[in-house]
Parts: sequence; C-alpha cells; structure tokens
Amino acid sequence: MSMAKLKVAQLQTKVYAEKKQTIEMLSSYLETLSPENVDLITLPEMFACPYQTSNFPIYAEREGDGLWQTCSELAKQHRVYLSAGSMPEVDEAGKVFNTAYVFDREGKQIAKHRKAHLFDINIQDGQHFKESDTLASGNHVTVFDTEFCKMGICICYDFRFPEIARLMVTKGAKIILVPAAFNMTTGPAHWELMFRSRAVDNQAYTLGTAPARDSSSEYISWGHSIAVGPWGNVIGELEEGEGYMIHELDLDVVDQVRAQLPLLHHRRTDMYVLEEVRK
Ligand SMILES: NC(=O)CCC(=O)C(=O)O
Repeated sequence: MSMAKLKVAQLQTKVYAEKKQTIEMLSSYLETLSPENVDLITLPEMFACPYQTSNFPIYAEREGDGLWQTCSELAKQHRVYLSAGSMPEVDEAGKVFNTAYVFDREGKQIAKHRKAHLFDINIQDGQHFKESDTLASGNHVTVFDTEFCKMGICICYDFRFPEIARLMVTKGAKIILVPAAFNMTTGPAHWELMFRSRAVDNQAYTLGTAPARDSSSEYISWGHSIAVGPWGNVIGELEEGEGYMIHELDLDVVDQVRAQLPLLHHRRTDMYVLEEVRK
C-alpha cells in the first residue's frame, strides 16, 4: 500500500563556481533539515554550475563521479529521497547533457532524466540563450517509483511542452518535479502560469525548484521556487533570495480531484492519441 502523505523541502540555493563550496552548502542544508524529517529534498537546475553554455563542458562529469557520489551519499546519510536538481553530464562519446538524477533513501539512483528540449531562445530586448551550443538532448519521458507514488521529472524548458507532463501522468505520476531556472524576461510572464497550468490540466502536484537570484551573474535566475496542488492552487512560492520551503503533499487530494472532476477519464482517446516514441 502506498503512503498518502509526504513532506517535501525545496531548496532555492546559491550557485557557486566551486563545487567544494556547493557540497559544503548542501551538507549544511541537509543537517539543518534533519530535525524536520522531510521525505524528499529537491534542488535547482544546474545547482553546481553557473548557468552559461561555456561552463557545461567544463563542469560536466560522468554518471557516478564526484558530485553524483556526494548526492548519493547525502541521500543515504539523511535517509531521504534527493532530487539532485540537474548537473552537466558527459557520456562516453563526449556528448554533454543537462541531467537530473534522483536518489532514494539508500542513496541508490532511481531516476535519470536528460533534458529533452534544449533552451534555445532569442527574445527581442530580452533573454537570449542557446543550450544547443554545448549540450545534446535526451530522448525520454522520465517517471519513477517511490514508496509514496509514481513521480515524473523533467528539466525547466521541458515543462513548457504539455505533452511531457501528460505522458508522465498517463504513466502514473502524481507529482512532477522540475528543477528549473527561469529568467528575468520569462519568469514574471510565464513561471507561475506554467506550473499552475500543468497542475490543473494533469491534476497533479507540480514542484519547480530554482536557483536563488544573483544579479551579478551572466544569466539571472527568476528564483520563485513553487509548489502547486492538483487543483491548480499555489501551495507555496519563494521570492528571489536564497532559502527553502517545506510542504506536506497529500496524495489523497490527487485522487479526490481526479475522481470529482474526471478530466483524465474524459479524454477522447478515440479522437486523438498521444504516445511516447521510444528511440
Ligand atoms: N533553463 C531553462 O530551460 C530556462 C527556461 C526558461 O527560462 C523559459 O522561459 O522557458
């Protein structure tokens, strides 16, 4: 039987140029959170690599290497599920990905998602960015099992594509984790709207975890880590500074919303279909 409630801490952390500093910060946060008995901790997109395309190959590590190892050990030490945001990953062929790992309470990797939609945008008088200058894309929708429920995970720009969230939910996800880093152009316009839209359409919890804002960095994060319930209600939202928030997510609410307003059941799959193409 799955458990109906879980306690989640979303950490809106600073991004340091030195991995050593990031690791010290993470250890200290996990110590601080220890008395809270949280079940799941979530970190931001590229939490240990200043978000610049030129940095991704420099900071990239193989799966199982230093930062991965640290995250696995921290999860095990604190007996907590850890969504280790995302980090640049290099594969055996030298391709670099924006990759999210999730560890269970034993420190075992239970999910790996490579960002599938690369953030290549060019907004007039606003944000420009081209992840594809140095990153390759992943090809999969990612869901994983926990003792609470199935969850899905995707990374930032991935979440703009409603198909991804819908596929996670048709695969059984009740909670969607999104390590992310919106910016000062798209953040105020779309961040909250996107998390609420995906939540209300899919009747799932959506959790966006972003880095704290550093106005001196090349890419300025909007911050505003957010948690939205299956009714589309904002449960909590940070501002731009460093910090964390803790929530209890009640999975019975997902079942209640889905039973009372049976959107997923009312889909006209005889009229339209959505399916993942496995490569
Ligand atoms: N890191 C990202 O994918 C940023 C996405 C973003 O800011 C957006 O507006 O989408």
